[in-house]
Amino acid sequence: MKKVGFVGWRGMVGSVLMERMIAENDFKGVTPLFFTTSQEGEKGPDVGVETPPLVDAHNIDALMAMDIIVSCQGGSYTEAVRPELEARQWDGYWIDAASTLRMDDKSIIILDPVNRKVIDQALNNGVKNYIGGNCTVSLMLMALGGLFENDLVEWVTSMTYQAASGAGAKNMKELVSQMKNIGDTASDILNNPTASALDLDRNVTDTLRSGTFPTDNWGVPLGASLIPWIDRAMDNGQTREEWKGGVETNKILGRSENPVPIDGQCVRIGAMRCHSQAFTIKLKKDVPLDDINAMLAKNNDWVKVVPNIKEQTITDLTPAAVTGTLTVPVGRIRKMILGDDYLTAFSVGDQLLWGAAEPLRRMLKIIL
Ligand SMILES: NC(=O)C1=CN([C@@H]2O[C@H](COP(=O)(O)OP(=O)(O)OC[C@H]3O[C@@H](n4cnc5c(N)ncnc54)[C@H](OP(=O)(O)O)[C@@H]3O)[C@@H](O)[C@H]2O)C=CC1
Ligand SMILES: N[C@@H](CC(=O)OP(=O)(O)O)C(=O)O
Repeated sequence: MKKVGFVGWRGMVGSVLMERMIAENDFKGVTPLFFTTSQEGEKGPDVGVETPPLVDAHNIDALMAMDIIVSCQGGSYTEAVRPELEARQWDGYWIDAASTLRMDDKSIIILDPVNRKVIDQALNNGVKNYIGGNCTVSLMLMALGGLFENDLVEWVTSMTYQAASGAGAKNMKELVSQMKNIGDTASDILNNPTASALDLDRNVTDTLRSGTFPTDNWGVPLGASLIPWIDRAMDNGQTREEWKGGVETNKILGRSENPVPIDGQCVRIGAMRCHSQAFTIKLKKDVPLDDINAMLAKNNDWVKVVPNIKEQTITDLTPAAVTGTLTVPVGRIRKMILGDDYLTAFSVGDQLLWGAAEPLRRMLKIIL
């Protein structure tokens, strides 16, 4: 059995990966070894098979003994360790959630329901680095794969509504603390039947602007507000999250020659772990809506076309409905008044599942 080293297994992405691997019985097919940057010698996670105590994740000799390493530890770890392994001619497979190596020529961005051919070709060509894509990009492709597969997309804008989990565990906790703070401070007004909505609004606004509102991690209020900036600035005015939308999508699709222009605005909202996106899609030609729905629905086993009617939209096309599932609903699909070759759609997806852990889990299975 192949020896597989797991680094970053107790972080948020790593924990979701462990849950999925246990649910799919994946540990039966490998000899796992768990690494740590902080808990050497302690007991590893309970994954249903016996494992040795945790090994130092900077122990290069121990890493060298692995056939495959799966890292959810983060970019700094990748930057520190991957070059050392390469320098010592380790020829195992490196599967990684961090963005560090995504655009590297010697790496493939993995999303096998969409780019299995690209992955298979890379395996045949001896490529060793397989990197999970940006969550927003992977979720867009899971939703709109049918349009790309049929080469119908001239360009896309994606306006995102991104969950707190994308910024990490501390930020998720702070969002809920912010919500609690708002609720606690407003409780007298909420419980007073004679108080008006404007009284409530004044109270909430005062809370958001007070010096005691918890903002250590976000820097500003997210609960009862939003943040129209994700990741750092690029020179051209985009944020890095917006830049990834174009470059990573085209790399996943293997379209370096003839890239599809993709751009938009990425916005953080107060959802917990589902990213949502509103698309404007310029089609290469006018295609009937029924054909578009059929193409989208049959692209992969997880996309679900939601009819453009209120009842199903508000029950099925929301973070509340999708969180914790692998389903990627896409709805609000219609032609725009801009013209019959302009399509709009809205999708939702769990950013820790298809957006992070699931492509890594599936890549491990492909290699095995
Ligand atoms: N969050 C996201 O949405 C996405 C993240 N990624 C990438 O995945 C990587 C990891 O992200 P994420 O999982 O959010 O990172 P986390 O911060 O949750 O975990 C990273 C590491 O922090 C250490 N750690 C320290 N304290 C704790 C604690 N109390 N609980 C758990 N772990 C702790 C663990 O390492 P140790 O056991 O060695 O101490 C853990 O592996 C990043 O590169 C990120 O870019 C990719 C796609 C989406
Ligand atoms: N940037 C994403 C999360 C993330 O980790 O992305 P990346 O893997 O591309 O760094 C978000 O904030 O929602």
